[in-house]
Amino acid sequence: MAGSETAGQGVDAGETGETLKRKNNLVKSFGYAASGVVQAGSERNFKVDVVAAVVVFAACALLRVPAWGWAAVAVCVGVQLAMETVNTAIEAIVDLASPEIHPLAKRAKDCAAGAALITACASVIVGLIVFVPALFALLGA
Ligand SMILES: Nc1ncnc2c1ncn2[C@@H]1O[C@H](COP(=O)(O)OP(=O)(O)OP(=O)(O)O)[C@@H](O)[C@H]1O
Repeated sequence: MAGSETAGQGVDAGETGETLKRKNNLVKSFGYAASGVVQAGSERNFKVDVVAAVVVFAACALLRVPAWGWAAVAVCVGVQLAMETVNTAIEAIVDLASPEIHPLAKRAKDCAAGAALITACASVIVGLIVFVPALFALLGA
């Protein structure tokens, strides 16, 4: 019953059962989300992106990229990993809905992959804007 579970150890006396339930749901939903990232992380493209992220962050440190450059790179890495995760989700939905060959299944998977390609291309442009001046600055110093 809501309200009767508030006397447990380590539980704030003001918390109702409903509040605790919401907290548990929040913890659980973070767990499911983390599990989703781990599942997407087993995909080849996600692993390639993680390696690329490590390389570009190392380059940021080596080339003494300014704070705005680190921020731009961090946004690109986050967007790309999120895109790979969404792509993995769409692939799973398509495989569930259409295990057989279908033009719409092809369209959905190709478009999902295309979205990840677009963000990857944008990341390359951002990388050029961040790293080319940083490289010249370092060589000129
Ligand atoms: N059910 C289907 N019907 C029609 N075409 C499909 C179907 N499943 C996959 N395809 C085609 O095969 C391509 C590869 O699909 P697949 O499921 O192997 O993804 P993938 O390229 O392995 O993705 P990733 O490399 O990100 O894991 C799709 O982009 C699509 O063109």
